[in-house]
Amino acid sequence: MSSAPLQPILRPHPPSSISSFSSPRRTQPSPRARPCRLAAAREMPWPHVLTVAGSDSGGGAGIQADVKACAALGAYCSSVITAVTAQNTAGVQGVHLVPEGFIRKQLNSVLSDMSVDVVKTGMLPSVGIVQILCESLRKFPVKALVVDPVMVSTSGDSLSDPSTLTNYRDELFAMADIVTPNVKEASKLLGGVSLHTVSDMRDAAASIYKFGPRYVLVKGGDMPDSSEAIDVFYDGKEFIELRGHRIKTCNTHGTGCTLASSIAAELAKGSTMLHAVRVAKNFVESALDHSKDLTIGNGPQGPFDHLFRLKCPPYNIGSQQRFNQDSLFLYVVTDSRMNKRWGHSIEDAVKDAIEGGATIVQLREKDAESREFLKAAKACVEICKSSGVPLLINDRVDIALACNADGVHVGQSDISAREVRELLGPGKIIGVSCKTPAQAEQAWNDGADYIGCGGVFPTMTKANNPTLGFEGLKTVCLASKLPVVAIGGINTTNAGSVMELGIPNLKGVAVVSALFDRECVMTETRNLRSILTSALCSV
Ligand SMILES: Cc1ncc(COP(=O)(O)OP(=O)(O)O)c(N)n1
Ligand SMILES: Cc1ncsc1CCOP(=O)(O)O
Repeated sequence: MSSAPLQPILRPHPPSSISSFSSPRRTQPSPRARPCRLAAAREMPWPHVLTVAGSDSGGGAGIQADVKACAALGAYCSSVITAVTAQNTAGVQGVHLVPEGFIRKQLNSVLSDMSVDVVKTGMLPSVGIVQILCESLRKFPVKALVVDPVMVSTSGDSLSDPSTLTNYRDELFAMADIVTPNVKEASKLLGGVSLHTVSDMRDAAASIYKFGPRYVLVKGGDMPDSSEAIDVFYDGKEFIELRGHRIKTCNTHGTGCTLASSIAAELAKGSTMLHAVRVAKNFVESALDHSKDLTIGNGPQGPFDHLFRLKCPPYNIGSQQRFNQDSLFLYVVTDSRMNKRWGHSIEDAVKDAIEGGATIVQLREKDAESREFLKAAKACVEICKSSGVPLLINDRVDIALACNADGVHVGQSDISAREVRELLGPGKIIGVSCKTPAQAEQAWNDGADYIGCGGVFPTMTKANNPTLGFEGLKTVCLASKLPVVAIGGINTTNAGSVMELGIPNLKGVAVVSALFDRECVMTETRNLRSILTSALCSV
């Protein structure tokens, strides 16, 4: 790396051994800064990050990335929008600057009312905006300032006026706790020096440090020819190389914003700077890894999923991301007594039903001992997962959680779908038995994914179960905002007539005895599937 041609403004640093941000900020307000008639900003119940950045219409970077990253890491995120971009996976199609006076207004609204722990900056597209921000920070000191010097989007589009460069360095960096340039931004900040190696990154970090921030993180994610993503962290004394896996993916749009806002979130929670950076790097790497195979948009660089943890245990059950209503088509419900009668294990019965064409499985094992049931349920989860068929558990949320099933089916006398949703989280499938429009309405309000409606015909499987007939089924389907599966006395002789009703949200039939109270589960399931398919084609 050639030496930096620009002379940094030297500024005395506070001791870099300060390890947390609970102390007041260095930039104390002048005695005149806060008008005495203004009520002081009220303490927040959560760690609070204010992001001052641009909006990304595609939702991958900018304000949108910041809000999601903070939410994922447990911090509240307020926002001051500096610019509105028209942007997608192909690049930036337009930038509309928010008038400076209105940026001042947004800053004042948030900072005067709610106590902010950390300010994180992204796109600051004009000299005036940088100045307004610095003034606001002097007036309303915060615990830490994280500066992501966004100058060029990853697609190569310019996101700031070149004249902001000196302004950035001279004014904002001097107030910053950490500055997080990538190699391109570091090069730009240092007058175009070229950065090819980790040693160049160290030199760049040292040069940027001289502009005034307490810490510098030069990010090497864009450095070519490395199997690792190496970032250089510098605290004015020591260089630390932070090594991560380079995730092979096109879905990297917004990584810089996400990293900086994740650092801000961790600082707001009280982390030391190095810990915050490590957590943030780890978070970005995990999010990229979870999203690496997604195809989003038509352009070369897609966004990634900041909320991937909501889809992982313990918040999800299984791999189901979004409930596919078509899976209700041939819904098979097991029965331990029937399996015993025919000498079938639950596992074999489930395997055979799937082989015959079942599209979703429910384990309804009313007599099973919990420990034995869990063992069988775990085996069935594996069987279903390998076939891509969702597996639900009847009534037993505990078993569903313990075996990582895809969801739970509950009846009107079981715990409510709302409570089940709270226990299982958002990624799970919840079904509710409904016999009336009011129950269907309640299931929708409670966050269920589908309803089971019946008995359509008389059944021996469930004692004292009223028969609704086609009229009752139609009434409930018509009232239901959720997809419906019909249940009760359905077999190969009447299943076709149920599907031929042609009710749009009636997605399939659920069957117990016609499949499991039989010697050959696979043959019966296959026959039923072909009858349903023909009926569907005839509607
Ligand atoms: C798909 C489907 N629909 C309805 C039921 C009946 O559930 P529930 O009312 O909880 O009665 P029991 O199954 O517990 O007897 C179901 N299991 N599946
Ligand atoms: C569990 C249940 N809920 C309403 S009817 C019924 C039993 C369905 O069993 P079958 O398919 O053997 O009639």
